[in-house]
Amino acid sequence: MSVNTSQVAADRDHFGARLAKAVAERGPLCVGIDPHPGLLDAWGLTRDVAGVERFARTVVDALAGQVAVLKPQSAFFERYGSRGIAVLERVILDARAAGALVLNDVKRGDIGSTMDAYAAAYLDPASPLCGDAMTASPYLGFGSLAPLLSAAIAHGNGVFVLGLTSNPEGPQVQHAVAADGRTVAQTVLDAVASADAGYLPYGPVGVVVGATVGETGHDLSRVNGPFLAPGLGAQGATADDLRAVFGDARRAVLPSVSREVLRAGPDRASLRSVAARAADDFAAVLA
Ligand SMILES: O=c1ccn([C@@H]2O[C@H](COP(=O)(O)O)[C@@H](O)[C@H]2O)c(=O)[nH]1
Repeated sequence: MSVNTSQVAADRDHFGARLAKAVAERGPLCVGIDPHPGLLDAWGLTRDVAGVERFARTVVDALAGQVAVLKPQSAFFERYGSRGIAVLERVILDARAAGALVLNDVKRGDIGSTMDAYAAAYLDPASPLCGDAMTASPYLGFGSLAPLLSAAIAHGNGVFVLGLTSNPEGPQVQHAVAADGRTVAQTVLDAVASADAGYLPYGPVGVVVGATVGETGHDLSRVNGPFLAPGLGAQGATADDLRAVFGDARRAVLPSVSREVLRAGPDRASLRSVAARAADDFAAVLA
C-alpha cells in the first residue's frame, strides 16, 4: 500500500522511535485502563461515570510516571456517553503529561472516507482524543487504513493493526486462506511489513498478536513494527508464551496487561509494584 511519507512530523521522532525510547527507559509494559464493573466493585467504587473517573485517574496517578504505555480501553468510557468521553480526554492528557505514551484502544475500521475522520479524532494533535497511537481493524481491507497510516506518519503517531487477536474466535477469520494461498492474518502481517520498510529501530505501524495464539506458523520475521501482545494474565497467557509465539521477533514485543495489574488496586503502591514485577518478568523473556 502507498502512504504519503512526505509530511513526516519534523518536530519529533516517529512513533517507532518514541516507543523504543520509552521501553528502553521504563521497561516493556503496556497497562490497559479497563474499568470493568467488577473491578469498580472490587475497588469500592460506584458503577457509574464517577467510579470510572476515580478508577482511571488512580491508574494514571500510580502508573503514568512508571510504565512505557497506558492503553485506555475506549469502550468502558464510551458506555457513559459524553461524560465518559470527557473522562477519557482527561486520562489521555494527564497520562501523556506524566510521561507515558497513550495507546487508544478503539479498534476502528471503516471505509476510507470515514477513516479520515477517525484519523482526525485519534491521531491529530488538534483533537482532545489524540494519543500517541490507536488500534485499528484491517478487516475492511488493509488499504482502507491508508488515512490512519498517513495521519500517524504526519503527526509522529502510531497505529496498531489487528493481526492475530487473543480471543478464541479470531482464527475463524484470521486463519482463513486468501486467494493467493496466504492466510488473512499473513496478508495483514505482510502489509504492515511493507508500511514499515526502512524505519529504525522499527516503524510506526504495529500489529496486534495475542500472547495466547500459540505457534500458528505465521511468518512474523518481516514485520518491522512493534507487536502489541495482549492476552497475558486474565486471558491465560504467561511471559513464557511470548517466547513461543514471537520467537526471534520478540525484541519488538510490547506485552499488554489490563486486569492482572488492575486487580492490585486501588492501592497505588500495589499497582506500581505489580506493574514493576510484570515489566521485569517480560524484560527477562524478551531480552
Ligand atoms: O487481540 C486483542 C486485542 C485487544 N485486546 C484488548 O486488550 C485488553 C486485554 O485485557 P485483559 O484484562 O488483560 O485481558 C482489553 O482491553 C482488550 O479489549 C485483547 O484482549 N486482545
